[in-house]
Amino acid sequence: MKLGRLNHIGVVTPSIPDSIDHWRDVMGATSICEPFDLPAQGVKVCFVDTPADGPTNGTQIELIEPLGEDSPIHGFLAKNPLGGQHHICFEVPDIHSAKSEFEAMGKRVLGEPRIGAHGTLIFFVHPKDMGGMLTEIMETPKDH
Ligand SMILES: CC[C@H](C(=O)O)C(=O)SCCNC(=O)CCNC(=O)[C@H](O)C(C)(C)COP(=O)(O)OP(=O)(O)OC[C@H]1O[C@@H](n2cnc3c(N)ncnc32)[C@H](O)[C@@H]1OP(=O)(O)O
Ligand SMILES: [Co+2]
Repeated sequence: MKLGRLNHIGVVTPSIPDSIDHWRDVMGATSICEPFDLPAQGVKVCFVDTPADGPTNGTQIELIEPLGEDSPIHGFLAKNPLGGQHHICFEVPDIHSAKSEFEAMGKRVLGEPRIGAHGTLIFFVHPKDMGGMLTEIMETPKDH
């Protein structure tokens, strides 16, 4: 595996509007996208961009709120009513070879690669196999 770009940090929230107020008024975020629904993934999503200057060349806070009864983040919110850090997402050049690499290392890949919030294929690796950190792997968007 070759560590790729940190694409985003996933942050669960009970209320995207309240979190937008926080990231704008407390944290000074200036680039906050329109929230959008991802019914196939059971979440409402809102991207908060971090500044693009400097060595980190910008990353994102991915605000996610449960959408629908079967949302995969209901359990997390039940345990953490205020929400909080949920996952971390790294980019890879090829999602299928990355999946094979994690499986070869005995890590539990959760489901098949599917289209994520950035419009490219993603998968998750179980937090218990990743030092307690739910890890999302995302294929680098072609326009990057
Ligand atoms: C895809 C759209 C968007 C994008 O970027 O493109 C997103 O990122 S959407 C993000 C939301 N979707 C997902 O998270 C899908 C993958 N997640 C899952 O399949 C589940 O959340 C899972 C399996 C990680 C956890 O399932 P569940 O919430 O039902 O909890 P369990 O009690 O089964 O969890 C077992 C064990 O893991 C601990 N846990 C759960 N969530 C996390 C977490 N986010 N970080 C760290 N640890 C986590 C949980 O506390 C349990 O530990 P235990 O010691 O056994 O109590
Ligand atoms: Co994500």
